[in-house]
Amino acid sequence: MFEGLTGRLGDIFDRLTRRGALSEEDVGAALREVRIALLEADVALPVVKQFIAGVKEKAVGQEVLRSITPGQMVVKIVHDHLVEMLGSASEGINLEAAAPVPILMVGLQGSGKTTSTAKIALRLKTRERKKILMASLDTRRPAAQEQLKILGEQVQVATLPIIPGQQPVEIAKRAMQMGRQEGFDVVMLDTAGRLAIDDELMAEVAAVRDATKPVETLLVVDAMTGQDAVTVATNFQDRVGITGIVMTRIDGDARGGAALSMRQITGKPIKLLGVGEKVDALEAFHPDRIAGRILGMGDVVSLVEKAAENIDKAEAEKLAKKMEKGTFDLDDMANQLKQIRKMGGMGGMLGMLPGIGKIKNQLKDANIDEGILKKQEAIISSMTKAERRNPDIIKASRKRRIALGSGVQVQDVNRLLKQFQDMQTMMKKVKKMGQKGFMRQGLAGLLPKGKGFP
Ligand SMILES: Nc1nc2c(ncn2[C@@H]2O[C@H](COP(=O)(O)OP(=O)(O)OP(=O)(O)O)[C@@H](O)[C@H]2O)c(=O)[nH]1
Repeated sequence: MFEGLTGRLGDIFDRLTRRGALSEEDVGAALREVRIALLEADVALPVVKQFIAGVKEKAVGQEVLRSITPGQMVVKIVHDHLVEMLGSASEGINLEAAAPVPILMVGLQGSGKTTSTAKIALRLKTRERKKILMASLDTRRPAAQEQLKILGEQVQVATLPIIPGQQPVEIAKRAMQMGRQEGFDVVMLDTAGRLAIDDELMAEVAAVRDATKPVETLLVVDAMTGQDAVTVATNFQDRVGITGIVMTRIDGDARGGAALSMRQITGKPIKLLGVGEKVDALEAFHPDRIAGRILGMGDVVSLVEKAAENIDKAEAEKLAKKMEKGTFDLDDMANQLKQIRKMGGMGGMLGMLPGIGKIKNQLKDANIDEGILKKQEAIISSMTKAERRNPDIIKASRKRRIALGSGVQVQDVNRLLKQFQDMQTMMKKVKKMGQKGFMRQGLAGLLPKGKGFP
């Protein structure tokens, strides 16, 4: 559903993340484009305005972590704001009440109400081991009650026996009674829909609500109807009161704006998403995952989070000093290896960057993976303290012992010592050039030319 928006935002952030340093103007220009992208995705204007203002406020004057670019930081801020707009935490169905817990399903005709009722029943049955009773209160559309009965058979969930001629409130009461008598945990009440909102529909739903006191009143809306879905939700919220939203047909090509505006405008959470016609095509709504999907930035966001979590600033400072003094030893190297492993290894770290798939495969070929990192750590820990400080003293017989002790081949030990030597040579260079000079030249050497680094 979010493809269009994802593509637009991807382009904007691609340009942004390639810059080494960002001015307020850069952020401003990028946010103007984000604003257009959101509007084109059919997000309601007041929501867009509030969103942009919030991001701007956070982005200006934000401290940028050492290991990431300002552009990546902005992506993270936009992401966090999206999550906030979508409702922060994922909210499940509330079953906190004495059994049988009544759940009222409401919405317009054709929104996917009946299908969603069966989907939710199946989910509660299999995931929460609940005993569910479903009842159709739709006395207007011929065969509506029959449709629920067939779905019930399909998902193997009980349905209330149909008594022709009975009215919605009576059916609801009968369902609750059967629920109590036969020990059901949950009673799902599928109300009738209309083509549009009308007073009669609202009065009927309100009467059922008053007769059953539902713990959840879930509004089913069709994502394909865009901003209309938000209007429908506002209406139901004002006139009957809802506790959550089930958005269906997100497997279609809706532009996503409705999902983005829903929480902000109605104040009610989207709880579930319908992702297809099959009875198991239902997903929990996770704001963080949806935001990630919308931004489609590989996973710049978790890269930033991991960088913040794992890179200990003080540790980095200490290491830099050691580099300058030339006292970097194998213990320090082991620490470095651990840091890399904590971030999910080279593969994990690189996999989080957009467009890095190809390079990752090359690295795999070059055998830089987590196994190697672990092996190297094991080799170092098989050495004595004196050896770790000065590996020059390690003779051939000790190398064999170390290899044996860490379960590797002698050539692995040799490779590690060679790497260490290379690092020391690099340190000497750093010392000579001064750290800043090295950083500049080192990065320039690593990065493809003309990518906007200063
Ligand atoms: N692709 C897709 N189709 C869905 C989804 N949810 C429901 N449908 C389909 O939408 C159609 C209408 O669904 P119903 O459950 O009958 O709709 P309703 O809201 O109960 O309609 P009324 O009973 O007339 O009020 C059916 O063909 C469903 O299979 C979904 O998430 N994705």
